[in-house]
Amino acid sequence: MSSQDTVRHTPLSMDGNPTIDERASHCFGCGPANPQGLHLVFSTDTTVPEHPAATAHLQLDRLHEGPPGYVHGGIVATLLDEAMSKLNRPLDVLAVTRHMEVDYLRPVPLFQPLVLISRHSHRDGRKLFHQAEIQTTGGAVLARGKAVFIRLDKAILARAGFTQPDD
Ligand SMILES: CCCCCCCCCC(=O)SCCNC(=O)CCNC(=O)[C@H](O)C(C)(C)COP(=O)(O)OP(=O)(O)OC[C@H]1O[C@@H](n2cnc3c(N)ncnc32)[C@H](O)[C@@H]1OP(=O)(O)O
Repeated sequence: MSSQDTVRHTPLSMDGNPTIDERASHCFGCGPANPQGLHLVFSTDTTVPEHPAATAHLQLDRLHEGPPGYVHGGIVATLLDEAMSKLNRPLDVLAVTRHMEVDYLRPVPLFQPLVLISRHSHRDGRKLFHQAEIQTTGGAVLARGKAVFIRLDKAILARAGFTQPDD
């Protein structure tokens, strides 16, 4: 393992010509190879193809504590952002968050099962409008997010060093 890996958890494959999936393996939200990540696993529902949804079940501990007994607000935003990002693949686009709003409705408890749900709302050119919620297993909404994702075109991908074409 190189010093870069030790410090940044950067995949060795970044030295070569990595695919986006390889580079995403260390994503803090969902990357299986990030030892400090959240390791979120989503299922997607494309029953309504123009409004795909994504769902993850999770439970956090004191590693992600903000107020005593509750999830840190930055982690709440991370969860919502991650859930919304999972709508891009079912829509067959590569996109990143450009703008996000978070409503912190109730404190999000540690040590309790939570449900993270997102749904695609609509699209306007390269802008994708997504929504997400953190809920209790009983359906109470604890936090809600709305975001604008921007589809990455070939020029942006090339600047970032990605190798997979988007269209
Ligand atoms: C690669 C795949 C891997 C995916 C991993 C997903 C991880 C989870 C999701 C993330 O957290 S991604 C990481 C956080 N996001 C970023 O780091 C993105 C940083 N931003 C950028 O790199 C650039 O802004 C970007 C390349 C996305 C676009 O740059 P541009 O210079 O081309 O556009 P600009 O930023 O000026 O504006 C984009 C559009 O957003 C619009 N916009 C901005 N704020 C808005 C707002 N509040 N509401 C609605 N629209 C808004 C803005 O008007 C504009 O609309 P138009 O396309 O119609 O011109």
